[in-house]
Amino acid sequence: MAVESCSVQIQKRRVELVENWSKHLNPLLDHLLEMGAVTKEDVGFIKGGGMLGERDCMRTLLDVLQGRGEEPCQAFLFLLSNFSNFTRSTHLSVKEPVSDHLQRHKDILAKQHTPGNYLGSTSGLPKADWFTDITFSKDAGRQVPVHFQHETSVVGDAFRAGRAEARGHGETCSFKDIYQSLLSDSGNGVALLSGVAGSGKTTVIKRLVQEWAVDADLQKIILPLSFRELSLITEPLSLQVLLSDHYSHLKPILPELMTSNQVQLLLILDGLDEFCFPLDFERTPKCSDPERELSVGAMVVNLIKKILLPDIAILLTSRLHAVTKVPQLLVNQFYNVLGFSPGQQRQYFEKSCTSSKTADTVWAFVSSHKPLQLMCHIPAFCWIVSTALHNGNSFLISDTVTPSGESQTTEKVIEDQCQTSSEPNTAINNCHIIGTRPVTITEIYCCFFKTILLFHVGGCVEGLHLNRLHDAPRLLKETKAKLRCLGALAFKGLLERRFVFDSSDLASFSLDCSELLRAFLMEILKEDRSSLTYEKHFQFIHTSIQEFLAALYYVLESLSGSDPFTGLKRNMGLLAPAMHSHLMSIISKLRQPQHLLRRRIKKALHWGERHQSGHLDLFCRFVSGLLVPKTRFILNGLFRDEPRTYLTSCVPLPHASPPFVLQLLHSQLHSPTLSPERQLNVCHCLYEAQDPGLPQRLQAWLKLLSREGMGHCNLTNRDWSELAFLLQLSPDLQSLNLEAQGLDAEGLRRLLPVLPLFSTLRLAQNPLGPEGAEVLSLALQSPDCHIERLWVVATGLGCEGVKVLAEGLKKNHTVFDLRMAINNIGDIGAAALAELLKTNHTLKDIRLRDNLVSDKGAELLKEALMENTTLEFLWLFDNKLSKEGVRQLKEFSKNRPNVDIKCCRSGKKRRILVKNTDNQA
Ligand SMILES: Nc1ncnc2c1ncn2[C@@H]1O[C@H](COP(=O)(O)OP(=O)(O)OP(=O)(O)O)[C@@H](O)[C@H]1O
Repeated sequence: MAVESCSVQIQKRRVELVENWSKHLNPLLDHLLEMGAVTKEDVGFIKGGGMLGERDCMRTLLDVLQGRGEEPCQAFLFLLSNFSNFTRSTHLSVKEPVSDHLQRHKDILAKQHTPGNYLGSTSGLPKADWFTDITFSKDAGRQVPVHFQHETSVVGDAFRAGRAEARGHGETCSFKDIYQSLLSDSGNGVALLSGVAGSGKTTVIKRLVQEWAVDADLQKIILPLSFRELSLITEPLSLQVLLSDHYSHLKPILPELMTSNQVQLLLILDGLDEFCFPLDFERTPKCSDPERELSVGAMVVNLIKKILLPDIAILLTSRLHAVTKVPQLLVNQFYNVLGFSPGQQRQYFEKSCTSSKTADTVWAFVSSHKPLQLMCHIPAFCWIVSTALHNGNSFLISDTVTPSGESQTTEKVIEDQCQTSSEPNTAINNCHIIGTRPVTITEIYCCFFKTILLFHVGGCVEGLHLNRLHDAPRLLKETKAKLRCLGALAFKGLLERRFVFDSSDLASFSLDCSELLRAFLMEILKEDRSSLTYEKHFQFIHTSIQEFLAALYYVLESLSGSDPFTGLKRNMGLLAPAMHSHLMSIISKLRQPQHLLRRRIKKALHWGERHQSGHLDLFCRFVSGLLVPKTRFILNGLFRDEPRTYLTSCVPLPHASPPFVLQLLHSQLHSPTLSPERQLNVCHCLYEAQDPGLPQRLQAWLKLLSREGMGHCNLTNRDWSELAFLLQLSPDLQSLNLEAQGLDAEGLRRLLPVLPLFSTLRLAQNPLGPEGAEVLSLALQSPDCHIERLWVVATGLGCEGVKVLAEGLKKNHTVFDLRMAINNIGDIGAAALAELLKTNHTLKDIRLRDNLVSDKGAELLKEALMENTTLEFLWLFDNKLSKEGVRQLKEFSKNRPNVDIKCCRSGKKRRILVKNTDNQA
């Protein structure tokens, strides 16, 4: 029997083919095209310009094949019988390598993103559990606030404010939330993670990569790049080249990923603040072609605007001051690192100390010094504290085993040695450590600095830390010249607001790549694409270290009678004028050294005052701190032979800055032109200067506040900032009484960092208004909230204020006594409280005298009390209740013996005791 031709077979099966194969039209056409059975023109014809349905297209395809003769028909039938193999093989040819490549990519990135600290060491951090949980806030569309404060002071405040909407932050969230949101398949927007220096943004990226690398279920492919690296690209290049240069192991699949699989990509761009090219979102030409060469700035703009690779997800990280580089409208999700909560700080110390006993000691110490703890919201500062106090080779707090096998603290060992030592300097040096643990931030940095010098330069010398300690003065003396140059570099950078330096900067300060330098400076490689060579760039291991070294240099120079600016010029190569001014400085030093010192310190402190940006805040604090002889003594050897001088004259080391410094700071504090933020920094400076008058100042404040009705005192917002600072130094205070002090919402916002710390807040008769209620609401939602009694009688809350306050109370579990008489809350306010009472199980006593609540409001409160079993007192005197309303309330009260409801008819007004708000109903 003659075999039927393929053309005839197709003819006979026509109906079945159209029925079953139309849905596979596209892959069929692709394969037929590849096999040469149809041409490109045929495909265009078959598809009919997209106007035909699949079945019609299929019919046309069959016509075309038959018209082309036997061979194409044969190819078609062969394709049908092997279609599943064809598609699988095509599938495999893409998928198999993708998974291989992906696994390799994961392995490589996991290695590149291993945890470490600024010293590049992972020691002290148990590998499996290196990441301490951190708190974030998240917001879908936030107006970024402009801060005129040093960034470090923002973290603690924001944290204490809990869900700190007042500062523009949204609700709090954890790393897990961010991880899930970024790595979910659907996410393809732009997310921005902001935070202050050292708040852990890069560490979040490292953890993200680590967790993704071991997560087999995730389809997303992470591509992390740092703006620091991007800043090194000076020549135009295409995105494709950039990515395939960077991820050469992904080269074969990158084009495919960038065209048809964009949704799989998560591009991470870390450190926007370090990007040195301008980002012009208005005028940069559009480019959607990943193969087109662009300047790196234009590439970033097109990526963020979703013109280039529109379907990828992007995560940007940035320090706070640089977030405004990206228009907010282009960002879908804002995250902000709030830092470590007190609980998380504790966890951090548990992980970083070698024993839980040491961790407890470190934690007890930190938590009893509020300014330290405030800074410990920043993880990098926790690391500095941990290194300073306990560092494996610790000399301040660590366990040491005595020859008898007994465990004792290093302090005890040193104490014993002190008693037997005949070397005066050594004795003082060690005895300093006894009983005088660092309490100020400057002292912590001095200890950190010394630890690095003693135990990290020249390698760690395990077990020999006491010997190294004895040797510290000599070591510091020997390195003084180099440290001076390093300090000058830091100071010059700070003046110019420059944080990255090149080799010529280093050379101008006669700095080489010695081990000492490597301990404080990190190396960044900058590629010169024209010569294909790399240029080295440097930055300090942390911005605050640059600020500390700058201050150290400034104080060293000022104390030795030299002009810190002359030191800069001399090193910049301006020898002749520099020599001249140096000589002048020596001459004037011989004349009036004390006068000159004053002038220089005044200059430094006034800079800080003048610079609204706040970038000199920490510098001023360190300068104030380093002027305390006791603090300087930690670095004995670096400064002139001060200890010996004190020892020979039998004068004890002063525990505060010289009187002229304190006077300077006090006169700054009272300057009428000082902004509240700068004033707060002057308070910090006074703390660093160990002003013995600080406790008295607090007492004076409290005395002032205890005077009744002192609205006439004209307290300004600056004053409230100062009070907030001073209150932070007194953790024992339980009750804050600010009744009738003319405190408004802005003033209350200044006090926000301390409000949650008190168990009783007496704020009656202040013009707080609804805005003040918002601040209180934040305090109530703070994770640290201790407020139990909130008395806001006659504070102008109105119904709006009560609504906001009730929202805050919904998330609060501490307040049981709420006194809010005379606030005109009306029935709307009563409704908000009724809503609150349905879910709140903490409130026991609510006093609502004289609040315009009518029968309607009382009815709502009654309904709420059917569900609430915890409220014990509800006082409704002097509201707008009718006779019937009062009767019904009393009736209701009879059946609810647990609640004491007090009310009376409107018109029967009780006498208002405005002054004694304790007794107000
Ligand atoms: N979650 C964390 N757990 C443990 N240590 C952390 C954590 N976050 C940060 N650190 C410590 O703080 C240091 C600084 O963190 P990181 O470099 O991530 O901060 P950053 O916000 O990126 O700072 P910068 O803005 O200066 O680049 C780290 O080297 C590490 O020692």
